[in-house]
Amino acid sequence: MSPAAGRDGVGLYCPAKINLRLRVGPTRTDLGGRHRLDTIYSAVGIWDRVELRPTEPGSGFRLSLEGEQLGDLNRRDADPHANLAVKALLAMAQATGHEPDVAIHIVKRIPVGAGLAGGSADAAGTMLGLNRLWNLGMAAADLDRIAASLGADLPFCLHGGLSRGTGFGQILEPLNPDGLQAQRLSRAGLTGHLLIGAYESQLSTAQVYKAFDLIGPGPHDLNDLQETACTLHPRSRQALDLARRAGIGPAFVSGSGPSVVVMAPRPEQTIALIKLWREQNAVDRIIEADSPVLPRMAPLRVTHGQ
Ligand SMILES: C[C@](O)(CO)[C@H](O)COP(=O)(O)OP(=O)(O)OC[C@H]1O[C@@H](n2ccc(N)nc2=O)[C@H](O)[C@@H]1O
Ligand SMILES: Nc1ncnc2c1ncn2[C@@H]1O[C@H](COP(=O)(O)OP(=O)(O)OP(=O)(O)O)[C@@H](O)[C@H]1O
Repeated sequence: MSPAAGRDGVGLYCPAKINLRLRVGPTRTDLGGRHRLDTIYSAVGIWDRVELRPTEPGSGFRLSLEGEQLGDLNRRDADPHANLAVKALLAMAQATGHEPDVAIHIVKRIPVGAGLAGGSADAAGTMLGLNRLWNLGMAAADLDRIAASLGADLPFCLHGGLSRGTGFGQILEPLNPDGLQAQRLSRAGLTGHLLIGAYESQLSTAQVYKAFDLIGPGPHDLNDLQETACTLHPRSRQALDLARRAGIGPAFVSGSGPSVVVMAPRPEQTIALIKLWREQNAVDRIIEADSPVLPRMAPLRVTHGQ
């Protein structure tokens, strides 16, 4: 990761995340009451853009958001302190003795509350950007430790690519893109071009996990949370069924949902599925992307009147 940095600030492109496999075990006290996981994370080329600029000393932080679909981030009463990117700034400031005098501007393209780790992506981008902006030179292990204190998906979002995750998701074993496991995933059709079906509505990750304890996993699902997400959000099940009946896939719910992922390696499959989903109004938004990807630098845009 080498974010673009200059005296005016730093910019990052932060990818979304899907789970190519998600096995959910029991809650554990040694995991802070969270479920034990065994998952394969894959970063997806749907990019939020995080821009960090220093503010006047002692002026504190500023947060601004841009994008068509800001979900519940757009509420007039949305508390900036609840934004995961701000939590990351405050955690990094506390850990390094810096004042959080930084303006965070986020251009959102990752659907919110979709199971795509949009918040974690922005928080990871903020951490990587601050490491550069404040010339911290922090080791990956220190960044991972701060990230794990903020959220289960955040450590993976710092690295991107393909990685196995265990513990509550914070213990990472990056997969070599040319290695056996990555080749096996590719042969199973779980890497490359994909379609995301996203929704206006959101699912709360905490509520999905709570409901999972009652509903349990589907017998053949790649994602143990899929049956729960589809029970709470039936349109996801409809979208997956359409893909399956058209013989396109693998198809699965992303993380805690409600968004769905359909691997579509061939252009004619992409065209056919988009047509099907639109005819049946099975999704609200369709995004094409590739996976896995890595976080990458964003040239800092010139802002006028700053
Ligand atoms: C569903 C996944 O996205 C799959 O990667 C993650 O497990 C969720 O990661 P996340 O959104 O970063 O989750 P967090 O914000 O850390 O946790 C939200 C809530 O999800 C539940 N949670 C999360 C992770 C985990 N291994 N077990 C859990 O039970 C907990 O109730 C927690 O309070
Ligand atoms: N920068 C952010 N971007 C998106 N959501 C954020 C952000 N900061 C805080 N949130 C809040 O986090 C909640 C979950 O949003 P997010 O997009 O991370 O969900 P998700 O993709 O389902 O996460 P996960 O896949 O990790 O479960 C939303 O209710 C949103 O208000």
